[in-house]
Amino acid sequence: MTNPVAVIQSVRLDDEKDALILLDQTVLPNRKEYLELKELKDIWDAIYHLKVRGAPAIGIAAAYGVYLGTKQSVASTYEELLEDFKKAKEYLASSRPTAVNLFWALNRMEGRLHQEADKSVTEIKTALKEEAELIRAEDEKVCEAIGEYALSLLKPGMGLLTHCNAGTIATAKYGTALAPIYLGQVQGYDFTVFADETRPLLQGARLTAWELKEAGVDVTLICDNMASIVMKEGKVQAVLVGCDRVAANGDAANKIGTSGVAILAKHYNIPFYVCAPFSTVDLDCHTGADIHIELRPSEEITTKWYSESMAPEGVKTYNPAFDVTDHELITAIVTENGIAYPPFSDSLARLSKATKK
Ligand SMILES: CSC[C@H]1O[C@H](OP(=O)(O)O)[C@H](O)[C@@H]1O
Repeated sequence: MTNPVAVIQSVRLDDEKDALILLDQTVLPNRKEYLELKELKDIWDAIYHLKVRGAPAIGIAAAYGVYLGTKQSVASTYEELLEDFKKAKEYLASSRPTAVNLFWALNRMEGRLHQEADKSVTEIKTALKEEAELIRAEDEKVCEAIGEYALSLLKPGMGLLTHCNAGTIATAKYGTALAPIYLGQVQGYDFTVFADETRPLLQGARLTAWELKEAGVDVTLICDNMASIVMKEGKVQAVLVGCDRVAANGDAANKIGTSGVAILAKHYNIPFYVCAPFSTVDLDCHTGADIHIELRPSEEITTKWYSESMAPEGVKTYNPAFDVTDHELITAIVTENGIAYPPFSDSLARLSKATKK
């Protein structure tokens, strides 16, 4: 029996309404509200403002979005439809730069369009819907497989630390870093989880703590600056994180603060596991230095969560949304095709051969 939280669908298509249905992640945990988005600009806005977030969920939303954008086309030929598709694709691709799933999903949708070039416009639109549904359905299976492989690295009763949210709402279902926790829960693993709040957008406090508490998992919310003490006090035996882009050498981009957690884990000799679907592995990216890190608005640091600014008026801020954890700090990268161990350039290449991109 799967925990009902683990199977929440945060992104889905309502084709009859020509709409993308999103669980609005910006109002959790206080309100559970769904958005019905029909226009590309609203879908772009939802991705940029993290109403839908998490690399796989962003990819799925973009796949549905580019389908809906193309469905509206009045093109009568493949060439005209391709033009309209490309406009929608380029627009959605401009929403956020770091999570490779956004681009992977859009490129996969374009690949399907080209495959159907000899079909009618109506048949091509149907094929695009089919491909977007495939991307979502595959992600469910991928996340479940990641959960099984990750669970094989853990022991009942372990203390785990998470950073940000790589839970069910960041994916089609189950999550990546939280997938082993959900699978373990129904197998009696009784994990205790310490969830970093993850400033500035508090995905850990607002989303991971919410998911796990709702699921009946033993979760303790901590500030980001408390990760060291829970490790030092022996409360944590493994760290589980998601990711947004893994380079060919195993350097992994994830929510800002992740690399600091990895350094602490190394210091305390605690295994640090990155949970990554292959849709998040970018073998064209040689090292972490090649990963574009998104910079976000100052207000997310200074005023977003406070009744008045918590910083002096006009103070400079620096708000990178991600950082890159050096591959030497990573114990293993858990994928749907197996567990990659150092040297990651070899193990990721080997495991990627088992998956169709
Ligand atoms: C399962 S991918 C989750 C990944 O995405 C998050 O970034 P954001 O909240 O900005 O979309 C974070 O890096 C998570 O680890």
